[in-house]
Amino acid sequence: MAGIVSRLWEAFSPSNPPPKSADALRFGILGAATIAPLTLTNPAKTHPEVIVQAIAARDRAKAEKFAKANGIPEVKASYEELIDDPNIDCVLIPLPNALHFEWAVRAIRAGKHVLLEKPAVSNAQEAEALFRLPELSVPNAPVLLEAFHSRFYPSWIKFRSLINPDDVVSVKSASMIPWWGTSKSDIHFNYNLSGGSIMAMGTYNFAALRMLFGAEPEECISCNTHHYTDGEHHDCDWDFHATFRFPGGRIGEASSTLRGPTWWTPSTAEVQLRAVLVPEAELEKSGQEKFRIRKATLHGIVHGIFWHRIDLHDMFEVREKSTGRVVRTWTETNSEKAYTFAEAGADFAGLPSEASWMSFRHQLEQFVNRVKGRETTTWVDGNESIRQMRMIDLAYEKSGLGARPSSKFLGTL
Ligand SMILES: NC(=O)C1=CN([C@@H]2O[C@H](COP(=O)(O)OP(=O)(O)OC[C@H]3O[C@@H](n4cnc5c(N)ncnc54)[C@H](OP(=O)(O)O)[C@@H]3O)[C@@H](O)[C@H]2O)C=CC1
Ligand SMILES: O=C1OC[C@@H](O)[C@H](O)[C@H]1O
Repeated sequence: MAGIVSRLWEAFSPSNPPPKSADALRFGILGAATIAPLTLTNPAKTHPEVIVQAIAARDRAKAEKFAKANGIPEVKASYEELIDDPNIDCVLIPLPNALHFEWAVRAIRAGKHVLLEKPAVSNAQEAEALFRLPELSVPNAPVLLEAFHSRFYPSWIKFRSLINPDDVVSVKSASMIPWWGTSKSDIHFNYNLSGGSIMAMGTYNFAALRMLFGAEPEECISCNTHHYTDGEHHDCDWDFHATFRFPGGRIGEASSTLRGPTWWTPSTAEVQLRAVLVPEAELEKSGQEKFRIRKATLHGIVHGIFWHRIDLHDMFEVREKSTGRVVRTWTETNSEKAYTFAEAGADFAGLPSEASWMSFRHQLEQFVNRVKGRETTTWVDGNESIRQMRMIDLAYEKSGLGARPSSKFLGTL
């Protein structure tokens, strides 16, 4: 508990924030969104190359309040005015999902680098149009990143390094937000803003499946939801349970709820691996072989900084080589963690990180690296974001609710 408190204390109130460098990037934020301090203003405190310069909201008073609370020097009159400001290099777009496409296109066309909240857009059609925008494939094109922060966190990166996708037999991933963490008036439950639990949380579980199988789903076999039927909330799922078939007939299961039990439980990814040969010269001399059948679980796939744990449950079998007969079995269990890359192990030891860096801070590190033309150790490229939206569409189509609607702006391109 003391570890959690000290990590979070330092994350939100860094004791020694670095001075800003002369060539720091100037960011603007479109909308005084709840998530914006977590995604940007807070991690910016410890990034010497990031200045959060401006905010725009639909209501100026709201923008001013947000600016004051978060130490932002400028308030712009509108989203347009912000993206048209030549002094702004990058924008964070934390708008409702249905507005991501339009404002990302507009910002890119205004020459801004874009950090775009997850899920990237409303559906795969929008994703293809956005990530294949001609303006993104010219020399020195703007950088566009779907803010899939959890994928930048050391424990997730370490977890993946322990799993060979070719050996994965099945994956289950679950997440939840307690009932008191959402309200029916949230953007999550507005169909015209592309709401739904699959959009809000399911996307994390879907990414876990895609990445751990190292493949795309061939089919959504089932997707059962509880959803609203009234007014603007219609067809917005507050929970879902979906199964997917991956290449080789392998099955992935994902579930989430935005109206879960009172007690929060960390999101999980549970992977069953096939038996793999563990070479042992001594055993082989006596005509035997050793196999390992691993179940690997990451508890805490979304917000690793709060708490996470990697559990490795290995069942070993010694088999007679000639007959395959099992002559001995035993199990070994082991738990690991990685709040920093140094803790993640030798392969990662050179990567910058602090225990007080949230996933958002890691994401910002790589975003700035990309904008500055430096190497990025972790990235979510546009094709990844397109594939992610395809999986979301598959689930919504199977559920009967239908993929989230495209923005009218798509028709104007
Ligand atoms: N990375 C993460 O962990 C998280 C990501 N998200 C993502 O971030 C985005 C924003 O989520 P969140 O901060 O929770 O949402 P909020 O409702 O708090 O913020 C959304 C912002 O969008 C603006 N907005 C513009 N048009 C509308 C409209 N028609 N209706 C409502 N709001 C509008 C509002 O800005 P204005 O101030 O101009 O009125 C508002 O501040 C979503 O895409 C969500 O999926 C959300 C939570 C966590
Ligand atoms: O991305 C998210 O992660 C955390 C949740 O609280 C939020 O609602 C969701 O959109």
